Parts: sequence; structure tokens; C-alpha cells
Amino acid sequence: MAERSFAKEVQKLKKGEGETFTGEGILAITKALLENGVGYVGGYQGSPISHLMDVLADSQEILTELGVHFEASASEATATAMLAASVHYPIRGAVTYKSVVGTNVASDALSNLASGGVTGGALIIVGEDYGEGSSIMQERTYAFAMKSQVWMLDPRPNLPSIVKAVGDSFEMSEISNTPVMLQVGIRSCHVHGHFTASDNKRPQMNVSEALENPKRDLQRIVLPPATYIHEEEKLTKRLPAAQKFIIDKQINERFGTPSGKVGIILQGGTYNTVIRALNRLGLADLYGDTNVDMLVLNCVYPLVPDQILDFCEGKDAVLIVEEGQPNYVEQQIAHMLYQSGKSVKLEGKGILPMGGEYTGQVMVDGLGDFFSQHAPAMLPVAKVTTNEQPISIPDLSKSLPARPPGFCTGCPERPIFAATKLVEEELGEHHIASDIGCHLFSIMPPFDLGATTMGFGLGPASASAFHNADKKGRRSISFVGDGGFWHNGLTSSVGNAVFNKNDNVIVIVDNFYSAATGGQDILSSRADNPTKQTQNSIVDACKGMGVKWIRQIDRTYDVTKMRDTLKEALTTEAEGPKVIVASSECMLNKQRRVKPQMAKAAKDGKRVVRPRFGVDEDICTGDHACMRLSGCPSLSVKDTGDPLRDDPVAAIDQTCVGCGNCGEVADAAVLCPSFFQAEIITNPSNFEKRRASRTGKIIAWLQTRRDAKRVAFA
Ligand SMILES: O=C(O)C(=O)Cc1c[nH]c2ccccc12
Repeated sequence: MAERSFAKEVQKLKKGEGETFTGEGILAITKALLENGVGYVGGYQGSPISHLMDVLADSQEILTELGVHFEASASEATATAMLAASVHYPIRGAVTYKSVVGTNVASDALSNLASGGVTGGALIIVGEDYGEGSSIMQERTYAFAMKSQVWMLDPRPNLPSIVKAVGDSFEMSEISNTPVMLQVGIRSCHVHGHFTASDNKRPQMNVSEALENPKRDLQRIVLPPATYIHEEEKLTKRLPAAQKFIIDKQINERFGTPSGKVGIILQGGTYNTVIRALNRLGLADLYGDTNVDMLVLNCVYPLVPDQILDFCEGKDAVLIVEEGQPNYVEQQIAHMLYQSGKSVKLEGKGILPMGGEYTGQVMVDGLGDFFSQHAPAMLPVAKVTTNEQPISIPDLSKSLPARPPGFCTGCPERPIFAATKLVEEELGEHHIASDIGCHLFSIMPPFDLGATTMGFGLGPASASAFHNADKKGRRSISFVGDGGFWHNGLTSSVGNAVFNKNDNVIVIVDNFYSAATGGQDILSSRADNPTKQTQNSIVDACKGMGVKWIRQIDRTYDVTKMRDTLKEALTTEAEGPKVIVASSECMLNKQRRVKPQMAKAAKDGKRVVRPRFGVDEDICTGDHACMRLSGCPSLSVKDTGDPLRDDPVAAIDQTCVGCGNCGEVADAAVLCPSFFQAEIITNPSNFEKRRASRTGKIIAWLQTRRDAKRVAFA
């Protein structure tokens, strides 16, 4: 079960011609797919397009009704390979993946797909995870579009434009026999708005019909000599067809006064920020109407030289607004201008920063500089000759404590790293390889464990060079999550270690979901899923791969067991990789699952017990050793008001879910007797009520007696 249910929202997918659809960008994309007769959809989840996969998963019924096949692909490579169904058949297909990392994984299939070309429209929806709030390295998917010759649309961030781009992409893909990427940034994915819906369309051909009428065309299969034909076709047919389509269909838009002496060429995705900046500069009204001449590239690849040169004609200066680096669009435009001998002044990176997100302030500063330098007369006098002092923003890093991202309250992964810390205390520091997923938070305080992260499912692979010539010497420890394990870790990491007789320790962090991407089900998820085969054992898969030494830990909160098993793995004489599968349910998902059940039980008058932990502040010495081995967000500090105690004591707040980690850690590390466990009982039995009342009275009497003897501070 994913973190959010879209069961209610997907009902909007049934809206018909003329009805108003209101909602989030990614939901609009899903609706647009159905309106455009898509035949199959798939993908791999990742921020910021995880919810698109969740919406599709929740729309299974509607998809089936329309004859649309949906798959939660094993990886982005799988998703892209799935688009093979559009190679020979006139079936429209769409897949989603996250940004450059998804494209990296997909790139083998992507090159093959782009070389052979497609018959049915093939659409890749890329959630471009660039800028503030991103979870990955800062690169651009654009490079892949260029190298494989895949077109890239980047629509203005509003629902009608995004929906239109879906239809345009399919058409463009079919006309030019080329796959198309629809790039949507973080803000586009989550922008809210409305558009006028059309009826959903059944696919022109569905996948069952294709199976009944198999087809092949040697010219579309990637093997020499066809590959040479593909390259030629790319240059002489597909590219010109795409460029003609861009002009004929007016994919790119012109705004403002066409004869302006200065102009802006911008990626569609930056439009909202540009318009807001123009508004702040006094160059656009609140509705976005402006006199500034603008060419909005809703298609950022390929560019159409005639269109660009026509825009630049007669202008003194043109600014390219292109987020991220390298400045691919600017370079291409510079080349066009140089080749055609135009003397227009080209601005872009320089006036705007080379890297980083073009946030509102960055855009106001950059556009302000551009107009001050090249068209100061356009700016309102107050902006040019301002004597306003810029607002100074205090450096909050001096006064606020750092708040590194970390494990959630009750996360079952925290004790795994607490155990690792304890083992290192005994056996010394080890080389630790990390992977993608929640468990990567181990690299942050208070654990500070892990030296590298090389890719999804590649944790153990990234430790593979570390082969200790001394059999009794130190081994590496590597981590991989259950998500990464099924994404490709089983072969790239575990199989590789078995085959190469790697002697290191591999910990598979199994929390029953692809947790970091939003709690989607995966092969080893424990829940029943009506459309998927779940409950496939990670241990059996590893054994099947040839792992001989394997241990399953069923409750990661058992820090002592976790610590002892890790120690055994690091010291055993057994050869080959030592694999520990550490399993406990993701606490976020567990709470989502259990809370409604408990609430219902309580409402029905049933007895419900919720464990909570607390700290006895009279016993706590305030040394905070518990926190150094935990980092639980519910574990905090509290001032006792006692002037004789310098340090605040530990305190557990209301967000505690009673996972028991703090107590376990304290026990395994022999740290602290100040933790206690309490039970909150809803609808207690009469016996429990009487007992609580009795003990309450005794405790109150003892407390009053003790307080009377206490020295009081005024
Ligand atoms: O959701 C995220 O933030 C991810 O990075 C997850 C993810 C999805 N597909 C990937 C491919 C390579 C690396 C990470 C991911």
C-alpha cells in the first residue's frame, strides 16, 4: 500500500467531454493519458513522480475497463524496455521515471528504443528532480535526450499546458517515429489547477490484439546493418519531421510585443517563475500579461533554428532562461547565431547562475540585471533608481541548530545502525558502503556510518573491490534496501559477490516496502496485493543466487541479536558473502495500516493497548548517551527547572510510537535504567480500572510525602 491512497481522486479520471477537472499536475497527466488512447502504462516510482505511479495503481479498475495494461515495472530499464510494444504496433505507451537517475538506469533500453524508433507513440514522463528539495545528484536528463535523439517537451507549469503536452508528445512521437520525454519538474508535478476534460478513449489497438496479430519489421531491430539506417533516418527523416511538427502545431509559444528590442527565450517549465519575476520588476501584471517579447520553449529538444533566429531578428539582446547545467540550450542557440552571422547579444548563464534552481529571487535578480543592462528604459523608474535598502536576511545557521534528515520515529532501521555502532565499538571501524533508500540516513548524525553511495541496488557492488588478502582481516560491510535489492541488487550486488567469492558482509534492510519512494509494494512485501504477487522471500532469492551464509533477523529492534549477528558475520571463517536480511515493517506504513484499525476498535468499545516510552527524570543523569545511539525525533531534552542540574534530562514526546528502540539500545549498550515503558489502554476492563485507581492513590500518597521532604527552589 502506498503512502497515499488516490482512490477518491481517481474517480475524477472518469470525467467526460466538457467537464472541469480540478487537481494536481500528475493526476492531470494520468487523465490526459486516458484521453489520448494510451494502450499500456508502467514505470518506476521516485520523487517527484511517485504519486503518478500510485494514481495509476489505484486506477486499475478504470484502466482495465478501457483495455489499458498497467505494470509497476521492476526498474526504469524494465519500464523503457516495455515501450518495445510501440516499436512495431500502433499502440501508444507511457512510462514514468525519476529524473536523471531513472534515465541512467533506463539508458540501455532507451538507446535501443531510440535507435530502432517507434510506430505507436512512446512517452516517457520524467519527474525532473532538480533544485531545492531534490533527493539526488544535480544533473540534467536533457543530456540523454540529446545523445539518444529523444525529443523532450517541457510544458508551462499549468494543467491545460501539461495536458496538451501529453497529446502533443504522442502525436510528435508517431509523426517522427521517435520516443518523447515529457519533463515535469518538482513544482509542475505538484501544481494544482483545472482544465476542461475530454472523454477517455480506448486504445486504437490494445496489447491483446497485438499478441493475436504478431508483427516484426527488420528495419526497426537494433542490429547492423539496420543501426546505420537508424542513424541516417534520425538525421534525415525523424529530426526534420519533429521540427516541422513543432512549427505546424505551434508547440512553442510567443508572448509579449513581438518587435521588442530585447527578448527572453525560456524553457516552458520556468515560465511561472519568469512571469512572477517580471511582475515583481513591474514588467508584467498579476495575470501574467507583459510587453516583454518571449519565446516559450514547450519543446526544449529539438530546437528549430529558423524559429530561434526569427525571434532574435532585429533584437539587441536575448536572454536564455535555462535551469541547470551544462547550458545545452544556450550553446545550441549560440551556435545558430554564430553560424548565421547575427550580432544579437546573447545572455544566459552569467547573468543567471550556472547551477542551482532558478527560484523566485534568483529570477528577479537575473532578469533585473538583464533589463538594467540591455533595456533600462523598460524598467519602471523606481526600479532603476531605487534607494530602497535591500531587506537583509539574518544568517539563521548561527542561531538555529542544524536539522539533518534522519530516520522517522520508530523506524526499524535505526536499531540496525545502533547495532553497527556497537559492533564497531568492539571490532573497530570498518569500510561501510551505503545504498539508495531510507537507510542512507545512516550517513548522518548520530550514526555517521557509510562512506559512499553509488546507485540503486549497488551498495554491496560498491564494496566489491575491497578484498582482504588476510582472511582474518577486516571485512567491509555494505547495505542495500529491499527496494534496491529487487531493483537490481539481486544480480548486480548479491550475484556478483557470490560469483567473485567476495568475503564481505551484506546487510539487506528489509522494511516490506519501497519505503523511500512512498511505501509502494515490492516483490517481498508481506501484504496481499490484489494485482501483484507479493511475499516472495529475499532469503530464498539469495540462496538461489548461491549465498551459503545467510541469517534472517525478524525483529530489527532486537539490538542485541542484530549486534551479535553482525559480529558473527564479520568474524566467521565461512567463505563467500555473509548476508544478513534484517526485517521489520516500515513504521510509517505500519502506523498508516494499524492506526485506523485501532481507532475503529476503540470506537467499537474494544480494549486497545498502545505502548509508550518515557524517561524517569529523577534517574536520568542528562548525559544523553541514549540520543547518541538513537537520533529518534521523539527523543528530546527537557529542562527540569532544578538549578542543581546543569544538563537537561532526556524526554520522550507524544510522537513516540512505542517501538522500544530506546529501551533496547539502552539494554544492548548497558546504558540507562531511566527508560520505562507505559501502556495507554483505551476501554480498559473493570479490573484494570480498579487497579489503576488503587495504584494511582498509592503513588499520589508517596509523591505527596516525598514532595513534602524535598528542598523547594523559589
Ligand atoms: O525517490 C527517490 O528519491 C529515488 O532516488 C528513488 C529512485 C527511483 N529510481 C531510481 C534509480 C536510481 C537511483 C534512485 C532511484
